[in-house]
Amino acid sequence: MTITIDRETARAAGPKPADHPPVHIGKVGVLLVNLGTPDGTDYGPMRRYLAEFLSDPRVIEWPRAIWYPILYGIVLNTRPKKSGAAYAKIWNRERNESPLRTFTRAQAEKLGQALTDHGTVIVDWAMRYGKPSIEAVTKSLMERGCDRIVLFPLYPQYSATTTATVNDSFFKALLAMRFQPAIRTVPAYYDEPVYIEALARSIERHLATLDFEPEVLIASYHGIPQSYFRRGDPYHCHCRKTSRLLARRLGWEEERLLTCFQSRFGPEEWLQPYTDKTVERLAREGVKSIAVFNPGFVSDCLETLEEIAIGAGEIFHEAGGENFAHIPCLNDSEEGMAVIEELVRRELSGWV
Ligand SMILES: C=CC1=C(C)c2cc3[nH]c(cc4nc(cc5[nH]c(cc1n2)c(C)c5CCC(=O)O)C(CCC(=O)O)=C4C)c(C)c3C=C
Ligand SMILES: [Fe+2]
Ligand SMILES: [Fe+2]
Repeated sequence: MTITIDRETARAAGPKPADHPPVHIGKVGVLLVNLGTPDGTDYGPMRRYLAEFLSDPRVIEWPRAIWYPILYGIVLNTRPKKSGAAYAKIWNRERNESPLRTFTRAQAEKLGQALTDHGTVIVDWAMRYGKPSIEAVTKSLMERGCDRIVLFPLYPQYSATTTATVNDSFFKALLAMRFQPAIRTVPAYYDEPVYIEALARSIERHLATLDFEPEVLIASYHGIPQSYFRRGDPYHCHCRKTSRLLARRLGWEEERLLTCFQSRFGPEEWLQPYTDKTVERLAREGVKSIAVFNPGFVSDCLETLEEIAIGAGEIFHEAGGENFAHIPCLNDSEEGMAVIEELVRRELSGWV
């Protein structure tokens, strides 16, 4: 007779002497991580958030001796007010939190429900900057018995400024642990068929609801400084490839789908063409109808809702454009959850 023992039972702690330290094992954690978010839109929380974000050497690579006097002397005195006002326009007042936090939580909850067939899996979420922190959630997963963790930086395109800093922060939390979990990190998924298909379906679904047909569509990605690209960050290539695959899947000429970069910060030259300048140019050249979407953002956030849906729309209208639409991110939609679920199930293989 063969007796099968499931992994959880096999690895569960057996009887222990009374003075044995507690042992929590047998579960697999899935940790979804997105960029971050302030706790509120007032000066204090905005300053704390921006200070953590902008002192990350993966984000601002300038020598600390040059950057810190600028950060603490200028940026953190002026930016919190400006950014707080921008966040206030898109704040989720019902839950008193940013949309990014609302969507990330919803993604984790839906993924947890989708994975109930794996009784040993616990899904949670964290933010690289702000709360809940990667360190706190990692500790909590381990206290709940996770001795294996799948870490998912929710960025379709790899950049050292996003993916790598999530990994750094996670490994930094592990640095202090005597009993570390085993780790898998989900790689960038800019060319995964499930992701391209999800974007295509979401775009088609939203275009069908418009009362105009856009002459031009813009895929607008967050930018990075040109210098990071020249030093080897593959982000630009990942973005171009996503756009190329998407245009092919949608059956559009590449000229109808423009790839642009938004959210410049500081005096350096960033990846081009810039979204705001392109939107303005199109309107001045007589294009009357456009739609913009943000394939590089897994959830709607400040950069998509305030900068694009509101800001780019205003630029387009002021320059003579007539019809502007912003197509939402995948968020916790059916299409979006299909992407997250497929990539997580792949990384869980052999562990559950
Ligand atoms: C040098 C500065 C920055 C780099 C490099 C950068 C890269 C980068 N960022 C995202 C995604 C997001 N960024 C968001 C906000 C945001 N980004 C910067 C600066 C850099 N980003 C700042 C200062 C801010 C804060 C807001 C502001 O003051 O304007 C957000 C939104 C967060 C939210 O809560 O809504 C996202 C998401 C990517 C993908 C990326 C590189 C590929
Ligand atoms: Fe950013
Ligand atoms: Fe490239």
